[in-house]
Amino acid sequence: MKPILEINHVSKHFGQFQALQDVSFNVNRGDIYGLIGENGAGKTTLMRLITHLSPLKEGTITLLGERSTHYKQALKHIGAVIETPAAFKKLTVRQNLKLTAIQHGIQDPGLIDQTIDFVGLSSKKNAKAGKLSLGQRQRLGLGLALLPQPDFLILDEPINGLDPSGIIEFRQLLKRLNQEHNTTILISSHILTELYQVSTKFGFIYHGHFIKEVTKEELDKENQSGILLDVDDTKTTAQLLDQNNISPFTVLSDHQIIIHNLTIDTANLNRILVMNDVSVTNITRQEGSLEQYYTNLLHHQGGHTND
Ligand SMILES: Nc1ncnc2c1ncn2[C@@H]1O[C@H](COP(=O)(O)OP(=O)(O)OP(=O)(O)O)[C@@H](O)[C@H]1O
Repeated sequence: MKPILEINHVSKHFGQFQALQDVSFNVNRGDIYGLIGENGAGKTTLMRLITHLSPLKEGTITLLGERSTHYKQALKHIGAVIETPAAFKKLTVRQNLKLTAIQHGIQDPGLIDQTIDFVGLSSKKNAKAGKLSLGQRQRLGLGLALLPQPDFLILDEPINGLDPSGIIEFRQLLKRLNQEHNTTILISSHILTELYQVSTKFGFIYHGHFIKEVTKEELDKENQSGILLDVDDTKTTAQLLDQNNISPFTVLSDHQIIIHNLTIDTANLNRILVMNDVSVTNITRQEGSLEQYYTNLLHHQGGHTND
């Protein structure tokens, strides 16, 4: 299947300053793609080019099969929250959504209240947008972007301003959108622990260069994260893992195996091993961090982290 977004050799100059340099990557349908970079790396610039908020002069961007210079339908199928959410301050939450519904020709009035509910603003639906807190404005921005039920959602720093429970809710909301509505998401955030928890793939931008892309699985593997087993017999353990379709795993030594999958039911795994006379001295969850990965990556670029 063709990628939902294709970015090829994109550069962007602001006068003499080059904000993006020959950036190329794709976002596939179904991905939650985390875009990572320090302040000023070029993330917002790129999102503005994708959504036509800024003109593209160097390179090509193809969104939903349409070249960005000739968008006809593509923009109707995307939702974006870039920089400040675009709500009218004097209108209430509900009126703002109603206006967006009219602009998009949305007939179903139930969808407005469903969306308000979905982003957790039911108690504020009659409040003026200008009177909302920062976190509530972020939720409203997301609601406005979600109302047309987009195939592709572009979110620039959406978690900024959310309180801890808001962050957890937001994470669940993105996962639901992705899993239940098959919405593809491109998201930037400085809160890497959060980005790690939602994203399926990560792209790293450094000083306008796209320096690396990894899937979550590759990242976990490189970080050696997974379920670490200390056993007396790795050969039998490996056979049992194969027989029980538990994968992928790596034999680290005569007594250690790591399974690169943190979703394994460890109690069941322990039962399987013990029933087959493997002596298990330890089962540990070893979680790699995106921060650590990012810091190492920047170290190799000779840079530093601001995040
Ligand atoms: N309109 C503009 N005119 C001149 N320079 C600009 C303009 N917009 C962005 N830049 C510069 O381009 C670079 C990339 O900015 P951008 O906002 O894309 O970074 P970012 O990765 O989103 O950073 P942050 O994480 O701080 O939001 C920065 O150095 C910024 O100062």
